Amino acid sequence: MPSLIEFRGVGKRYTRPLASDVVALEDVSLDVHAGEVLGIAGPNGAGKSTLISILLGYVPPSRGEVRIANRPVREYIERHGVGYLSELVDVDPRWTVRQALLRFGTLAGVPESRLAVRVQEVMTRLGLDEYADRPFRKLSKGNKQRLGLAQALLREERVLILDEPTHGLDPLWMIRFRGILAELRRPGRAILVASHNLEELERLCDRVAILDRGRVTRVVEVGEVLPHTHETLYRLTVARGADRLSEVFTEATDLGRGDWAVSAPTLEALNHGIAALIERGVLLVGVAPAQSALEQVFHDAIGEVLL
Ligand SMILES: Nc1ncnc2c1ncn2[C@@H]1O[C@H](COP(=O)(O)OP(=O)(O)OP(=O)(O)O)[C@@H](O)[C@H]1O
Repeated sequence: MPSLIEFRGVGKRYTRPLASDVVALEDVSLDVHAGEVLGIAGPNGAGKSTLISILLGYVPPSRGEVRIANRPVREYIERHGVGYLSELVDVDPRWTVRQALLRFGTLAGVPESRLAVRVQEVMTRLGLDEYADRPFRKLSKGNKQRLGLAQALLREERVLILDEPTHGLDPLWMIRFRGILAELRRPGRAILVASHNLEELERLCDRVAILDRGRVTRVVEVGEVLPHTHETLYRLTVARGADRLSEVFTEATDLGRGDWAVSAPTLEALNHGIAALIERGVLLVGVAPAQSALEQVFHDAIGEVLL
């Protein structure tokens, strides 16, 4: 697949008066191919926002370069635009949903003859019809996020950048959002999704780049993440006999409320362990992977285990 977005040796150092410099990105090289959805995951302060700001041309890199369709980012964006959902959706509190979208559409260069129709289409797609005349200040967090998504879709750009797209959405809209994203895939379009929600990235993306302290430490092909290739953490919910867990799983960790974390290198080892527990009279309520496959790779990559 050809690259639509290319980061080449990108570094960013913020200089601050009266304080030491902050290196937010270091030697980041990354391609986003036409036709793919690429996720960016990373802990707080990893550099995700800086990466997106450089891609949008808001912030110049200290070194290296970013190109879209083989042009410098500003040149590409001025000519073709990009769809962008920012982490915080904010507009004039008095504007209604429709007014806000009409203004965004005008700014994005949607032809005037198409504008009203296009605004109606994206409102319907994002379930905003019933809120069309409601002022922004009266929208719930989830509706504000849907308005943000609607504006990002107004012009059907080839490059779509979504920063925490499901932030504030209720579970139903999270599921619907997956459908919307699937519809937005095009052979010629590159979609970049930054998120803290690894489970969500695993569902939405083809590949996920893991960013840690300014460096891309891994790029994971989501379909190829094999859940049982190394020590995997499981959550056991125990109704009775928890005091005997450590006889079988020596490093069992109490998570509270009857939940325990145990690790096993293979599914066979897990099942043998569970059989041994049952033989000892332990009564289990549930067994589930404690982390998604991507979460495990993520925590391996940044050297942490979180439950
Ligand atoms: N304008 C700035 N001036 C100085 N330091 C900054 C600036 N913007 C970001 N930083 C620092 O750069 C590093 C990367 O920040 P960035 O916001 O890009 O990370 P992030 O992965 O988006 O974090 P989060 O998940 O918390 O939003 C952090 O140490 C941050 O404090």
